[in-house]
Amino acid sequence: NLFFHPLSSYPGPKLWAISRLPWHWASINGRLCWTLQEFHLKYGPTIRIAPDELSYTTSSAWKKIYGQKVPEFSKCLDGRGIAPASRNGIRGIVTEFQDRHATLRRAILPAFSDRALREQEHFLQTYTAKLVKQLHHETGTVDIARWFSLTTFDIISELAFGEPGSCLDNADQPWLNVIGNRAKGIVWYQVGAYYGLDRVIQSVAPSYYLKSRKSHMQMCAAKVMKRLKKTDKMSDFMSYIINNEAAPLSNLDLTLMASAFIVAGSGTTASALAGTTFFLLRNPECYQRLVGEIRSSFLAEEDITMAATSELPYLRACVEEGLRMFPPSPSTLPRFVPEKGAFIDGKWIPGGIAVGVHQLSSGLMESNFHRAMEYLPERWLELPNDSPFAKDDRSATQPFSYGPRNCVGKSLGYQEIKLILSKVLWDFDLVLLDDSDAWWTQQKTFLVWEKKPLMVNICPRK
Ligand code: HEM
Repeated sequence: NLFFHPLSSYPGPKLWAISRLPWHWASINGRLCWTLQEFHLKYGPTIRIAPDELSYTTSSAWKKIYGQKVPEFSKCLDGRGIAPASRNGIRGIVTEFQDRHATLRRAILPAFSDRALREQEHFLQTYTAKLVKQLHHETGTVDIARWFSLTTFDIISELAFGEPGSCLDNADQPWLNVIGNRAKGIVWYQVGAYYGLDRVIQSVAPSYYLKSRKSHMQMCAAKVMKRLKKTDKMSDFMSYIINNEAAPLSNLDLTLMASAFIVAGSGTTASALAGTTFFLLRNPECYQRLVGEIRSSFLAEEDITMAATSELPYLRACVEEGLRMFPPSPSTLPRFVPEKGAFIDGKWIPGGIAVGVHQLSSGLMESNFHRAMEYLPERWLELPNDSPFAKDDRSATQPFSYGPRNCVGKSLGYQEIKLILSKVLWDFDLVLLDDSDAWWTQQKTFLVWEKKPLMVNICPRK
C-alpha cells in the first residue's frame, strides 16, 4: 500500500496509507473530523487518508465528484459507503442508487418548493414563538444548543408526521437522544461493513448501536401509519408526497423517507444555529452589528417573517460564515470513482477509489479563505475588488453538498435559521459563559457534531 499502490504518490500520514485501522479508530473516538483537518493543514489540499481513499478541499473537486451525472460517482460500492444501506432490501433516499434516487427525489420535490415553504411558514412561526416564550421563563444560564434542538425537532416533526413533537413542552424528549446514539452506531456499522465483521461488531459495539436504530425506525413507522390515516387538508411534507402520481411510494418507502427527514432536517439546522450563535457571541462586534440590523429593521416582533429576514444582508453573511466554520455535516460524504476512472483536479484516479471533499477542512483552508480560522461575516457581503476577501473561493464550502444529491431542504434550513436567530436576538441579550474555542475544537463528531451544551447567559433585551 505504501510503495506500490496507485495512490502511493499522494501526501498524507504513512500509517493511514498502510491500513484503514487508524481512520476507523479516529472515527469511533469522534476525532476523525478534526484529525483530517490537521492533516490537510500539514499535507495540503489533496491527501491520502486511507489505503483506498483521497480527501480533497477544492471547489473544483466539489463540482467533479458530486456534480458529475454520467457516470455518477456512486455513494456505495461493494458494501463500502456512508450508511447502513437497506431495510428489507429497500434503500432510503440517502443511500439509494442513481436511477431510483431520481424517482424518490421527484416524489418529494413538490414538498420543498417555494409555494410549499410559504404554506409551511406558520409551523416555523409557531415553534419559534414557543421557543421565545419558554426562554422568557428560563432567563439566566441556559444551554441554548439544546433549546435550538428542541425547536427544530418540533418543526420537523410537524412537517414529516403532521403532528407536534412536543419537545418544547417537555424538554426531555428521548427521541433526540436516540438520533444522537444512532449516528454513533453508524460509525460502528461502517467498521463491520468494511471488514465483513458485522456480526462481531454487533456483539462488541455498545448496546445503543442496535437499540437506537431499531427504536428510531419503529417510532417513524408508527408515526407514518398514524399520518396516513388522517384525511384533513394539511400542509406538511406528506400532503405533497402521498398519492403523487409521478412517483408513487410504498408505506416502507414513506417510513424511510420520514426517517430521512427527521434525521437530516432537525439536528443539522440546530447545529447551524448553535455554531452561528457561538461565533457571534465570541465576536462582540459582529454580534452588535447583527443585533443592530435586526432591531432596526422591524417595528414589532410580528414583522419578522421569512420574507423579511431574507432582506437582511448582514444576517445572511453571519449565517454563511457560521456554516463555513461549523458545517452541520462536517465530515466527508464519500463517493466512489466510476469503474473506468476519472480526472479529479487534473490527476487521473483509478475506478473504485473512494474520494470526497472534507467539508470542515475545505471551509478552514487558507488557500480557499483569507484568515480562514477567523469569523468574519463581511467576506460574504458585496466586496470591492481590492478587498482581501475578494479572492476567497466561496464555492469551496458547500454545507448543503453539491449536485443532484444535495440537500433538498436547503431553502427550508436557511429560512429556519434566519427566522429563529432573528427572533431570539430581537427578544434577548446573550452572553457566552466560556469564550475559549473549546466548544468548537474539542467537540467530537460522529458523522455530525455531537452537540455539546452551549451555555449562555440570556436576559430580555434592555
Ligand atoms: C442547515 C441545515 C441543513 C444542512 C447543513 C443540510 C445538509 C445536507 C447535506 C450535506 C446533505 C447531503 C447528504 C449526503 O450526500 O449524504 C443533505 C441531504 C438531505 N437533506 Fe439536508 N441539510 C439541512 C437541512 C435540511 C432540512 C431542514 C431538511 C428537511 C427535511 C433536509 C433534508 C435532507 C434530505 C431529505 C436529504 C437527502 C437528499 C437526497 O439524497 O437527495 N435537510 N443535507
